[in-house]
Amino acid sequence: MTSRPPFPEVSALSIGGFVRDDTPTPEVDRREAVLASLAGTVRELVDAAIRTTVDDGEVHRIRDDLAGLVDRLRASQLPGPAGVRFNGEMRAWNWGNAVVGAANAIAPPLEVVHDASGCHADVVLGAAYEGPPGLVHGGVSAMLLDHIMGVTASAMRRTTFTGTLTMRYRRGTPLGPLRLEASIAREEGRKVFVVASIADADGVTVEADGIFIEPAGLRIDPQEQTSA
Ligand SMILES: CCCCCCCC(=O)SCCNC(=O)CCNC(=O)[C@H](O)C(C)(C)COP(=O)(O)OP(=O)(O)OC[C@H]1O[C@@H](n2cnc3c(N)ncnc32)[C@H](O)[C@@H]1OP(=O)(O)O
Repeated sequence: MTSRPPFPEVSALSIGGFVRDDTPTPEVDRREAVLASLAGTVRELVDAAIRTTVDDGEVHRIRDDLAGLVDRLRASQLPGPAGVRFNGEMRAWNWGNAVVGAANAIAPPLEVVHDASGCHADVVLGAAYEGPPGLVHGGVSAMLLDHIMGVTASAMRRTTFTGTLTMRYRRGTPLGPLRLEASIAREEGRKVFVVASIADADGVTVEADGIFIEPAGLRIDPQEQTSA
């Protein structure tokens, strides 16, 4: 087993479940790259396991090998989920996030890009995201849209949670390369109204609109922000 100490634990400050953790940014970047490389291989494993046609005996041998690898990872674990952490430089990391978590093989992962009108992301969804034959599971579409819409609503300056999310599935979304786009339609007090879509090469397959709400306890006064 390696002698590396456990990843630094939570320090003093915690806001709304977002944990202040003063790990220096270069160390966060380094560890993130290590975990992302593991998650990438686990993602390959998931795809390979779904699509394998090797014989039963080989499946059982691979299962036993994998059980040994799980034991090695379990040798040192966080007590619960990874959570969302940030340091004094406002470098944030959410390695377990279901959509963008660097350490989470379930996450495609989505790489969200901020642009002039909101956010977009290009993603390739494979066999692990199938619902109807050859098509993306409707819940997966909703999950990815929820995330990019939440990031758009937050606009890197406030925290918002999904209040209401409405989906319109116009036609099946094929597995493969897809583009997500999201933008803010309007704002009313603590409510941010966001519209979004998923498209394949032939156009939009799913449309969504949602109300994202800045919880009262987490609201940052805009006047304080501009005068700072
Ligand atoms: C870093 C980015 C990550 C992005 C992650 C993707 C986003 C997510 O998945 S978040 C997880 C899923 N969402 C949740 O778990 C949220 C759970 N719900 C809550 O926490 C709260 O109910 C919350 C925050 C939505 C609203 O709470 P609160 O601040 O107390 O609202 P409240 O004061 O009652 O209402 C404020 C306004 O919002 C409206 N509102 C409240 N809840 C909702 C709702 N669910 N839908 C629509 N409007 C609502 C109210 O009517 C009110 O409107 P108005 O000002 O016009 O009277």
